[in-house]
Amino acid sequence: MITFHGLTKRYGDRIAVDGLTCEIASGRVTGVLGPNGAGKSTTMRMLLGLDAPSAGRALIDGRPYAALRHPLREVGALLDARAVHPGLTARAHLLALARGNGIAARRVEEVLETVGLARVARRRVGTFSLGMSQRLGIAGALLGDPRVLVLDEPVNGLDPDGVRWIRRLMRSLAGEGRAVLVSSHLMSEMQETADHLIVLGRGRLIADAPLGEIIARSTGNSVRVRTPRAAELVTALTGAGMQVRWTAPEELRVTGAPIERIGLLAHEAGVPLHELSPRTASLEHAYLELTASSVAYAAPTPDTVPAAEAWGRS
Ligand SMILES: Nc1ncnc2c1ncn2[C@@H]1O[C@H](COP(=O)(O)OP(=O)(O)OP(=O)(O)O)[C@@H](O)[C@H]1O
Repeated sequence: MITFHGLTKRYGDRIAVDGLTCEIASGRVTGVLGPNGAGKSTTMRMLLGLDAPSAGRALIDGRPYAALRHPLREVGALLDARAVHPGLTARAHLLALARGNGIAARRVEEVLETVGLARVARRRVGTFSLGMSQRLGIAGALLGDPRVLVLDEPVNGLDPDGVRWIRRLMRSLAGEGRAVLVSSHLMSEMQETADHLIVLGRGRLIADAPLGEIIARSTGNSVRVRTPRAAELVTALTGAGMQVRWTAPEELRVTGAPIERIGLLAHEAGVPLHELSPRTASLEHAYLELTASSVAYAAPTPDTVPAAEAWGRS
């Protein structure tokens, strides 16, 4: 398990991580999300002893990274896949890591198989594609068979096959009871992979909840209703305080009420229904709502630029 207690990092007068307190449980994949500059990488770096906190603590199974005797056996990390000496072969790189952490050499062959690099184990890392480097980084993270895994943007550079592979790998690592902490800007990928999410904005914790709960809280959830007597139903639904939008002549999108209530009101109004179906919000929708006020580097969009400026008049 990973624990953050009031974790804080200041760079001069800028606060990169601001009093972060939360737990990353074993046995599940926890996604860490947040806009650029939210503090995700800084949090991971402090957890891995690469940066010292200004205040607070980041603990792996109750101990700071610096107190771990054989760190690779306790926590495996993928931060920067390209941070490997380009002149080394994949096998030599992993063997050096294994030796430094008291790990048997045969484990190197196992992880090379696991990540699909066994056939290129003798090639120099400098000739690897980004996707191959990511796989090598994951091999290094798995080397010590650790209980905790920290993966920063692991799907970066992977082709669709590789993305599916890493998704399955993370799910199976969590299934074995390990804590898997993963960051990604790909919302669709997170929606497929994560059980739980922590969302950061300007260094602060905005949300810490199961994926399903974060999506359920979104205003993007709605109910699609098809009926030949839509106008009558609109009157009944808006009269009950629901928000209703026409999406086609005989089709409505209703928000602000559970599906059962909509069905009941239609029944009471004597309106026949041809369809009544829930439409679940995407994680992207829920995420954009959560972080709307925390985006540090937003480009102006036509909605945020005053109309006169957008057309070059002042
Ligand atoms: N070494 C550093 N010196 C000064 N400021 C830093 C340093 N490292 C990070 N920061 C600042 O801390 C803040 C958080 O950065 P961090 O890289 O942790 O964000 P992030 O959530 O990982 O962003 P991204 O999604 O862009 O990777 C940013 O404002 C960044 O500019």
